[in-house]
Formats: sequence, structure tokens, C-alpha cells
Amino acid sequence: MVNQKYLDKAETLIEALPYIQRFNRKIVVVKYGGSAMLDEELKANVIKDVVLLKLIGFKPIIVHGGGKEISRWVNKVGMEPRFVNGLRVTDKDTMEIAEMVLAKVNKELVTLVESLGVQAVGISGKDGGLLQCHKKLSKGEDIGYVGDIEKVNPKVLQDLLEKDFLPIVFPIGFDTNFDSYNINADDAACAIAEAVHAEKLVFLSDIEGVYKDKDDPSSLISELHVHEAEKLISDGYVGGGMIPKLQNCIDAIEEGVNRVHILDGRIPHSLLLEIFTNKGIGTAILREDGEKYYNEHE
Ligand SMILES: Nc1ncnc2c1ncn2[C@@H]1O[C@H](COP(=O)(O)OP(=O)(O)O)[C@@H](O)[C@H]1O
Ligand SMILES: CC(=O)N[C@@H](CCC(=O)OP(=O)(O)O)C(=O)O
Repeated sequence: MVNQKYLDKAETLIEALPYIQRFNRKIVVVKYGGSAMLDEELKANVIKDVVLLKLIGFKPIIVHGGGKEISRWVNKVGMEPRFVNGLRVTDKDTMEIAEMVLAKVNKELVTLVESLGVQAVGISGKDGGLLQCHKKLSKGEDIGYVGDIEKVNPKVLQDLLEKDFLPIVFPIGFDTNFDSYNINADDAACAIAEAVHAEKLVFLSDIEGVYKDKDDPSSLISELHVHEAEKLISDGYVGGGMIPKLQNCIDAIEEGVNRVHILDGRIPHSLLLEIFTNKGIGTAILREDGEKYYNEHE
């Protein structure tokens, strides 16, 4: 008689079959950032999940941030990090630090992927002219070298995917004068997902998902139609970094990305759980005609 434990494992693998079929050869953009990047064990788990997606036939692209690491280095050189509406005020020195730190984080992620036997290529938004931007103002205020993405040239990503590499992107771009700009990583992930016609865009953050009431963790919302997400923002239920994140989710859905999710990067393997099981973890943002499967607070 075969041990039940092994039968359960086989069952779990078989349960994944419809999801593997659905996403076979499809592009999945994973935005990785927040404090889930600071814990080495969590980082290794996130990378293992993405490598697994790659090896079973998905086409993942990682777009990463590293805001907390940038702030650590800004502090180290005796400066004070400053944010306006979730965006880093970026003077020339901060720009230099941001680019150096993000490039370092990028090569660490490349190394982790390579150590698992998958070929990765780490690039910035400058490479292949991927992210062309102009200076972004925050409600009219000049916040320095912060970039607003104007155009995405996805050719470099398409070529890398075609040759079976796993692209890992960090959010630094240039404008038409080739001046460098610091781009919010959520903005970069959203613009890239739209440009490559991703099937799915996943934000791995350091919160369970979107709460109906930002001060009440028991109010997690499993699924949100676009108009409901818009209403949460306009009614003031969403604050801080969740405002641009949710706005990016809305934009991505409106630009044709099929599925957009905000997940808790602190939960080990939340990416696999979301993709391969029918447990609604995190928050899914749905098209207006998208059917809801879960009830709130489930
Ligand atoms: N309604 C809400 N639901 C969830 N998080 C919210 C809400 N309103 C504000 N937030 C804040 O938004 C943060 C997530 O945005 P951010 O810190 O920019 O994430 P990341 O660094 O992963 O990109 C949460 O940690 C939380 O403090
Ligand atoms: C303009 C701007 O704010 N850029 C961000 C880029 C990194 C980022 O977005 O990192 P997380 O995703 O980890 O927050 C910054 O300098 O922090």
C-alpha cells in the first residue's frame, strides 16, 4: 500500500495542472520590493518560486525595488531620506546612490537565480532603451530626478525571453537628454507588464493585501473590481504607498493585463500559493466583467 503522504503529494502536483496549462508560455511580471527583500530566507524563497515558474514553462520577468536598501545607504553617507507622496526626493547624490544600490541588488538576484541553474540577465531601464522617461512632479512640486515613464521599448525583454533567459529589471531610466532618473518600481512593473502584454502582474509587498479600512487588518479584501478600487482610493480608505500601487493595478487591468494581484511577500511561497491553488490569498484586482470567486474576509 502506498503511503498516504505520497498520494497527497501527487494530488497536490495534479491540482497544479490546470494552472500550468493556463500559464504555459505566458508572461508573468513579478514586482518584488518592500521589506520582503531584506530577509535572506524570504528572498531565497521568492527566487525559488520564480525559478520554478520558469522551469515549468512560464515566462517570468522580475522587476525589483530596493527602497529600504537605498535609504540605508543614504543614511550611511550622512544624508536623510525624504519622500513626498511615496516617491523619494532624488537629488544628484541620491540618484547616484539609488543607481549603485539597485544595481547591487540586481546582481544579487541574478546570482540567486543562476545558482538554481536558470540563466538570468539583469538590466536597468536604460538597457536597450527599455524605460524612457521625463521628470515627474509630485502635485506640482519638484522632487528632483524622479522619472515618469513615457515610453517602454520591450524589445530587449522579448529577445531575452525568446532566448530563454529570465530578465531581472531595476527601475532606473533616462530621458531624451540621457539624464538618469529614479523610477518607482511599482510604476516600472506596471508599464513593463502592459508593454509585454503580460498575462499576470503580481506585486509582492509587505502587507497581506488591500484592507477596506487601512487601520483594520481584519478587513482584507480578496477581490476588487476596478471601480471598487477607484472608490477605495477616492474615499480615502487607502493611504501611503498603497495609493500608487493600487492605481498601477487599475492601469494595468485597463491596459489589458488579465490578472493583477497584490500579495504578502512575507508569507513563504505566497506566489506559488496564489498561482497554483484556488485559495484566494492577497487581493486580486479584476476587470469589470471579471467574475468574483471569493467573499470578503474569507
Ligand atoms: N487600505 C490599505 N490596505 C493596505 N495597505 C495600506 C492601505 N492604506 C495604506 N496602506 C499602506 O501601504 C503600504 C504598502 O505600500 P508600500 O510600502 O509602497 O509597499 P512596497 O514597499 O512593497 O512597494 C502598506 O505597508 C500599508 O502601510
Ligand atoms: C522614485 C522612487 O521613489 N524610487 C524608488 C525606487 C525603488 C523602489 O521603488 O523600491 P520598493 O519597491 O522596494 O519601494 C526609491 O528610490 O525608493
